[in-house]
Amino acid sequence: MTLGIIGGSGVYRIDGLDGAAWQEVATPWGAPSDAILTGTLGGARMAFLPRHGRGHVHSPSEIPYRANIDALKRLGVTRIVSVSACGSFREEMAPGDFVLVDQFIDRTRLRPQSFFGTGCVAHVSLAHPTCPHLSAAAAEAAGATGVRVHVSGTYLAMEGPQFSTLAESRMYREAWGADVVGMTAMPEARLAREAEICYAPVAMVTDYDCWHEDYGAVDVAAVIATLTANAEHARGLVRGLPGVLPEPAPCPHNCDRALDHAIITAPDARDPSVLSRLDAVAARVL
Ligand SMILES: CSC[C@H]1O[C@H](OP(=O)(O)O)[C@H](O)[C@@H]1O
Ligand SMILES: Nc1ncnc2[nH]cnc12
Repeated sequence: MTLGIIGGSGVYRIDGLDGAAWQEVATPWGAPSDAILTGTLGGARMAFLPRHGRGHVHSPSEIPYRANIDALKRLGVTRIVSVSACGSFREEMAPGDFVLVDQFIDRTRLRPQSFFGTGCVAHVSLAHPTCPHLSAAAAEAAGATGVRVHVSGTYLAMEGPQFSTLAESRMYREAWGADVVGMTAMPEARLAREAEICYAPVAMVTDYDCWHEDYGAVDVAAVIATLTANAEHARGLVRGLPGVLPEPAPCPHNCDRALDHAIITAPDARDPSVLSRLDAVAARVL
């Protein structure tokens, strides 16, 4: 049972791991974003992956999301807390606050969305795309750092890499009811569900995108300035997690059994070469 942490912009390593080592992991989906930092923290085994790679080399559209989730699964990860910078569409979700995202509107369009496909077709439920059990633990660990935490929020996943136009920002906020906006938590959440890994996305609000009349339009400098000012809260969240993690499997929300009734391709019609790529993510059911 290993806890996975995926770090977003500004979060390229975690400190304080005993026995820390960067491990290269090969996957059938290519190389992950970077090597994975493994070790133990507060008695819990941890695996940390910087989503953009150290030095921030992968753009949101080009992050190898499938390789990342597959690699974490290969290392025995059963739960992932992901950390992302995001813009806010709500006055009360202010820069510096943390939001436990529990719903998504997915506008990404250039990224592979699934481990499955021709040769082995599967349909998992995404009605509740995050793990409430793990999110509650993340909220507790975050709250203990003193940061303001919002326990629910809808994340608009955009393709990027450009930030939104004003018309888009207003539409996401007013017509679509999104709370925060980012470029990376999808398809990560979809893939974690297919891989039967509990997933809890923590969005760190860095800006008001471009809709708020009292603030200028977001830019990278503003995002990094807010992230830097909040780095200690992010570090505290990770440090606090081992002490508040719920019991390991079985997950009361069935995240660890998401594939139980999902694969529809008849056993004798499944393509062996496709199945071999699923050796980690779908090992339990294949
Ligand atoms: C550096 S601003 C845009 C960047 O910030 C968010 O990143 P991450 O989710 O990796 O923290 C957003 O999704 C973009 O990737
Ligand atoms: N306003 C914004 N839009 C998209 N991604 C972001 N990441 C941080 N702020 C963002």
